[in-house]
Amino acid sequence: MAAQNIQGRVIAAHGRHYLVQTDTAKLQCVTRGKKSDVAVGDLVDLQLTSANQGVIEAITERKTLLYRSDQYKSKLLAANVTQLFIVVATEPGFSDDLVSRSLVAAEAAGVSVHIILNKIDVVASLEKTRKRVAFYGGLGYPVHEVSATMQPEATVAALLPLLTGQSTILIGQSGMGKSSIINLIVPDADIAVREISAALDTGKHTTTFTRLYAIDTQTMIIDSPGFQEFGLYHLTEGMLERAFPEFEAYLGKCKFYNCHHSNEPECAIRTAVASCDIAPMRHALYLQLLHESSQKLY
Ligand SMILES: Nc1nc2c(ncn2[C@@H]2O[C@H](COP(=O)(O)OP(=O)(O)OP(=O)(O)O)[C@@H](O)[C@H]2O)c(=O)[nH]1
Ligand SMILES: [Zn+2]
Repeated sequence: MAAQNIQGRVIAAHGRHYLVQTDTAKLQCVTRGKKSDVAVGDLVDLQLTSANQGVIEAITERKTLLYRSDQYKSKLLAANVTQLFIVVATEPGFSDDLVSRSLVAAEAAGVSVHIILNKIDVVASLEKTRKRVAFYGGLGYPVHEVSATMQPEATVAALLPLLTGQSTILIGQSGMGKSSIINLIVPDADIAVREISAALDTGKHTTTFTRLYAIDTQTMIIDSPGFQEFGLYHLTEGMLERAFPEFEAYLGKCKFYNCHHSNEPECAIRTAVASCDIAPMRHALYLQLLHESSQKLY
């Protein structure tokens, strides 16, 4: 069989195995050599090696790239997404640290954010949760309230217009209702996941990999596994201070042009923290992320 070059989109990744959707088929693909820098959402050039297998030859230039990282390495989350949905819920409780880290990752990648507050039917914890989520609304991130299980039609009606024409990744801690929301928007998601895990031979670990569902040629939804940590060791100091939108009005107004906003005198950011114009919680996270980025070993 003569070698044939074709294009496709990576719809799932498991270790160094990738599932690539072309115009006509889903292909099991590997990369050449030890390269593993392919992400779900990537548009790739590949060479067909059999009817349903291929080798990824090149990655088309990415519009965006979201990733997490720890001290030792970075982990690609998704490529070419245009927006991030952060799913939180009335219960179980969500972590402000993880929400803010997700926001920082999105800002650094140039990806817009919507916060989805799910399970608003749980009235006992609704008001308290609303207040916590309103804080992020105040920073400029749109908040949408839904109840995936109790008001499925209203949930679809609220979210579908936001999703149309976009490539959206949903992230959230385990139990927030991410799968419930995906199943409403992508009715055959379960079948697709079974297909993908069979193709990638992931066995039982069906929820431990990121996968992309194409609703139409312009609309894509990416589901990612629930997470407990969100390391951002790869972000530089300059990227970090610009990833906090509420810092913007104060940047450049510190006494020292290279101020770290940590313990320098006459720091405009710290002054704003003291008067609560910047939330102490967010400044503390900024300092923590600055510390993490100085620990990076790669
Ligand atoms: N009361 C209520 N329960 C919900 C709602 N949405 C989801 N749940 C329930 O919350 C639990 C977790 O939902 P999932 O959709 O599995 O959550 P997930 O975020 O995908 O969690 P992982 O799969 O662990 O990542 C399930 O028991 C759902 O039935 C909602 O709007 N209201
Ligand atoms: Zn400063």
